[in-house]
Amino acid sequence: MEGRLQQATLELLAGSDIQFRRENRLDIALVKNMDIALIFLPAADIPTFVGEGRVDLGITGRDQVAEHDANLPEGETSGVEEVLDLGFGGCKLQVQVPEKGDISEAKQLVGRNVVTSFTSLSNAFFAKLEGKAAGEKLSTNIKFVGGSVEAACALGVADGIVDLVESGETMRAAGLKAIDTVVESTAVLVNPETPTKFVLCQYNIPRDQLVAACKITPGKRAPTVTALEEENWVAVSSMVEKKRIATVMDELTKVGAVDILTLNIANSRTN
Ligand SMILES: Nc1ncnc2c1ncn2[C@@H]1O[C@H](COP(=O)(O)OP(=O)(O)OP(=O)(O)O)[C@@H](O)[C@H]1O
Ligand SMILES: O=P(O)(O)OC[C@H]1O[C@H](OP(=O)(O)OP(=O)(O)O)[C@H](O)[C@@H]1O
Repeated sequence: MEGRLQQATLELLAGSDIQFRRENRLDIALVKNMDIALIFLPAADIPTFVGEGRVDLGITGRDQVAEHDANLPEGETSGVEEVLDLGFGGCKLQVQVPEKGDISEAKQLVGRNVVTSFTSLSNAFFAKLEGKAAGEKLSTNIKFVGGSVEAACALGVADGIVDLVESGETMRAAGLKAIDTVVESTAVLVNPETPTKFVLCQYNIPRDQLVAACKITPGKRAPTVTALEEENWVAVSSMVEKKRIATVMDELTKVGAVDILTLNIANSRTN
């Protein structure tokens, strides 16, 4: 967070006794009284950083999480999960049109020009109105602008816009009215969707290769080794970091492991 959400977020951190000093122009601040680092990022980038698991917790608007999700290829999950509604930063992403114009319903914008900073959500919204599947070409022309979206209608660039409304002042000053809501938003605390960084790796291996295999899969504490009903063979199960699993499987194969399986861990309490 940087702008709109910044003040309330700083108050939240102060109220949680998270003490830090942010140097001018630096995006990272080390917390003095806890073993954590704070990273200040644009609200729109937070779902990406948290989703990649590079940042453990993030504060951003629900609208930003939704925009990020709407941009993902079908079937792919965002990797971001809402943990808590923080209550502040309330606003609505709304479809707006000139107050004096002839448009009163969002479906009248189908096939016309729409300007927004939230292209993915707008695409999904109009795809639904047009009865199109995700990824199918729309007849509505949705264009991205980074700011001052509200000026687009007066400038003749758009027949309607999709933009955030908080007090409604900007919208009214631009001679616009809201005719539909795409997303209602507040600031949310998000974390990576899969808190578990590990998968369980299981394989069978000749006993004389066990030492070599255990070096590859040492586990969090130690691997579990069970005897097989076949002489000189053992079964091993061990936690492996997800991002290492492909390399680990290759290395295990090289030392003679067979029947290598990886299992997702649905939940865990390991501390
Ligand atoms: N009036 C508003 N205008 C824009 N965003 C608002 C408004 N009210 C609440 N918000 C929320 O704030 C979020 C934007 O947060 P913020 O302004 O901190 O963004 P930023 O990109 O980090 O900052 P900046 O734009 O200053 O770099 C929006 O996605 C929305 O959830
Ligand atoms: O309903 P309101 O309380 O008036 O707030 C909404 C306005 O605030 C935001 O713009 P911002 O001021 O961040 O500037 P921008 O137009 O350059 O994005 C948003 O895009 C709206 O234009």
